[in-house]
Amino acid sequence: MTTPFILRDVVGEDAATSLRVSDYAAHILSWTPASQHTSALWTPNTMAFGEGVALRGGIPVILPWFASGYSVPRRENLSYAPKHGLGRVNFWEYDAQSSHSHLRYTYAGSHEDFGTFHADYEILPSSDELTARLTLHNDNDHPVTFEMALHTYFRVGDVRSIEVYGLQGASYIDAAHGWAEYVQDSTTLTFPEETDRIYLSTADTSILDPVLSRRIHIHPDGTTNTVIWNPGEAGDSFPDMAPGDWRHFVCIEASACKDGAVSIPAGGNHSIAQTIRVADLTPEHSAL
Ligand SMILES: O=P(O)(O)OC[C@H]1O[C@H](O)[C@H](O)[C@@H](O)[C@@H]1O
Repeated sequence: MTTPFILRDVVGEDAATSLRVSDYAAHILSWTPASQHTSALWTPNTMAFGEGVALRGGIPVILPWFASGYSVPRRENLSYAPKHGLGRVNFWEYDAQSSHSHLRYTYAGSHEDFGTFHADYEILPSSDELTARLTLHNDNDHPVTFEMALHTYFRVGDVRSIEVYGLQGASYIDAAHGWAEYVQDSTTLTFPEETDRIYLSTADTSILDPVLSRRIHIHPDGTTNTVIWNPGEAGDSFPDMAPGDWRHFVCIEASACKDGAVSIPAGGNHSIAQTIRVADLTPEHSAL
């Protein structure tokens, strides 16, 4: 028997806030706060649900490895599959005690290199803020190094017109340019081409979006780095996106990946979280 692909539509007490979550992958697909007409998150117009299929858009939950995995002692990328780990391609268990303002999921996994582990995922929507908190538990009798991330796809009017604030002075590893290390001198990050960077930063960031006339504020917690990604025109060749879709999102990911992977002691746990707020752009809001 195959497991049904359940989508949960949650409307806030204010009747104006809405959230959609898939039990498959505990994947938040949309969140529209009371002040907005469109979701703060981007998903493709058409999504194919299938066991083992990684959903694009929304907030993919990444564990126990990021991308194809990484060896901290050897400082090199590995070749685990599926890309971005097991949590993104499995059903999670929905806690029936969840409420419209506090949804809970759990997932238990195992892997020859990570042993046994389990994760709790809490989703806390309010009328003006969304917090997603992922806690990973090491169920082994020895410490294990894990990667984890909330790989959020933010909806933007046109990625080529946005500015991302909060990263000035931060060093980053540029995966789109040979994994070289740089320091961001400028106040803002813009997206004239493919961008794929791991910032060694745990600072708040914000997206200034002149097309949708709003600012999205992003607060990470428990992270060791921040991944920022948009494929640029290469996105036109992605099979699960329509031509031009890449213009309408930017990923700003609350992460603990690569050299920022976390060593969790036997029986211990580690949490990362991301809190999102959206505000309309007004003259008063135009400065950070
Ligand atoms: O296509 P996805 O599985 O959503 O991942 C897309 C992207 O995720 C991360 O941010 C990586 O840094 C990118 O290298 C990767 O291509």
